[in-house]
Amino acid sequence: MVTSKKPASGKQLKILFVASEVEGLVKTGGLADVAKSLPSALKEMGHDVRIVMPLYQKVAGADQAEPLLDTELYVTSQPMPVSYQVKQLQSDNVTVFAVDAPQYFERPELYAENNQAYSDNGERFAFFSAASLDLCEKIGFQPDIVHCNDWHTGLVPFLLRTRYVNDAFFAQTKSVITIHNAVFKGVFNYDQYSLVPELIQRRYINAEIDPSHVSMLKAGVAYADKVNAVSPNYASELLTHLGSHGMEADFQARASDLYGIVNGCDYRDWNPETDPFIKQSFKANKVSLVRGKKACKRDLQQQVGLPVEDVPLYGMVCRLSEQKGIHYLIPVLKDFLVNDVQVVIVGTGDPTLAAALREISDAHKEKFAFVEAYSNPLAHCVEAGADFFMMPSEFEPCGLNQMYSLAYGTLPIVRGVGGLKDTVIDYDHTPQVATGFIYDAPTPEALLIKLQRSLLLYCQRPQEFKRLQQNAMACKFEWKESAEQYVSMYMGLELGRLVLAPSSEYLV
Ligand SMILES: Nc1ncnc2c1ncn2[C@@H]1O[C@H](COP(=O)(O)OP(=O)(O)O[C@H]2O[C@H](CO)[C@@H](O)[C@H](O)[C@H]2O)[C@@H](O)[C@H]1O
Repeated sequence: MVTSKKPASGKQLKILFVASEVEGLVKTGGLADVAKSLPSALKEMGHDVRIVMPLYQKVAGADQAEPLLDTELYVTSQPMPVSYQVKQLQSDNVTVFAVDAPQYFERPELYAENNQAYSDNGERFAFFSAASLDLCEKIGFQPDIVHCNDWHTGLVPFLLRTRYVNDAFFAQTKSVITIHNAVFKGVFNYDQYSLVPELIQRRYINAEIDPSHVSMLKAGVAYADKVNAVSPNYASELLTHLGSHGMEADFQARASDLYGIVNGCDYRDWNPETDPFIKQSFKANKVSLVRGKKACKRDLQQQVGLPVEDVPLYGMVCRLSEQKGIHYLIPVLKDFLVNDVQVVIVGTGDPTLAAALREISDAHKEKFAFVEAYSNPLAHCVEAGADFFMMPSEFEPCGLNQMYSLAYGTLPIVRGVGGLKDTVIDYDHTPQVATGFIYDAPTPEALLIKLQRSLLLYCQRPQEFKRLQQNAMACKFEWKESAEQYVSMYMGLELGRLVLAPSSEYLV
């Protein structure tokens, strides 16, 4: 554990990293991976980092978490304060402040049950955002940077510009919001914002989407000192009508403060040489690669109930949602299964998409396994045992699985959107340095053509296929490099933050 290293840049920053989930403690998706690895990399660089997250029932180690603070959130206009505790957890080398408010977080899930979002999510995450700042002075952590993530934390920059604008404790504090997925905007009726009366008293048009609803993400984008997307390509897409999920005006208004920083891959967790979940570890050299992948493929086939055969295997691990492009795969999956191939999909989510996949797997048991589960060990086995990994995403802010795939010599087949375009090199475009396959058209047919193309390479040019695997395994997306870019962005905030005066353009 590194605690007292001095940052190379000289100045040690105090960073409060605010996130709704953290891998290792609780995870539903890629945000959690970033919330574990980025703070850890910043800490390794010598910065003083703390994570704040909600203490959900599901958080690993929640029962043993050490109480640090027993307090109340006072809100003018509210007759009763909200009691909460802060408990201490650990994520890697970083201290976590877990906000324990049973009325909001003691529930079986994080955001939704049976595909139904909790009806008070607006109030829950408005509380979390307010508590994240409220606890700082009480605990004595005075951040230089408050780093927010996605809609759940979007009110934090807003509160710094309103509730805390004249608070000496936060006089030097700047805020950043990272956009992991702008399709989720956190839109709620004003009724849900009773803990943020600042929003209600004065209608902030930059946060509103209509006269009765506020978007927490919109608030974060408008009021953070800097905004960044999780890849350069997604940052440029956010400025367009097609790629901004309806928020192009919001992102265009912040264009001069908008950055794109690609996520890293945590090679401590995703490394075929050390992965404890896979049958046989392997390296990039040919002998090790061929033997290791063969053993891992056999193991994967056995785990998911496919015949143990030496055929090309295509994998996919994801939330079942339109974002991930399952609806492009479903119409052509049967056509693809006519070939001598196998396909494994591991995922949970949209019941309609799950039913469609179940139906295909029932009809093609010998070739297609659909595992409707959320399983980290199985995700590792798919990465290790498959030959190709499919990501036909509708949009993809960064994507992590393509990076995991590259690390395991599993060639990604991706649509050229968002971070997928920034991290995969297409075989048909630049064969010499290629690491996978990219196609553009958002259609099942375009996906099928690329799947057939990859199959031809595998069957007809096995040496070329191995060369691509080795290219892929040589790719490195180190978190250290991404963290350095984040620090440059933070450092660019040295010159005082914008003060939100009542006469400012942000007000009606
Ligand atoms: N059924 C299952 N079983 C086991 N593991 C599963 C699983 N389903 C998903 N996962 C895991 O969850 C993570 C998903 O990460 P992604 O980056 O692909 O997507 P997500 O859309 O959640 O994240 C958003 O935020 C991240 C982080 O910035 C961006 O990369 C991304 O583009 C954006 O949409 C991976 O670690 C994956 O292995």
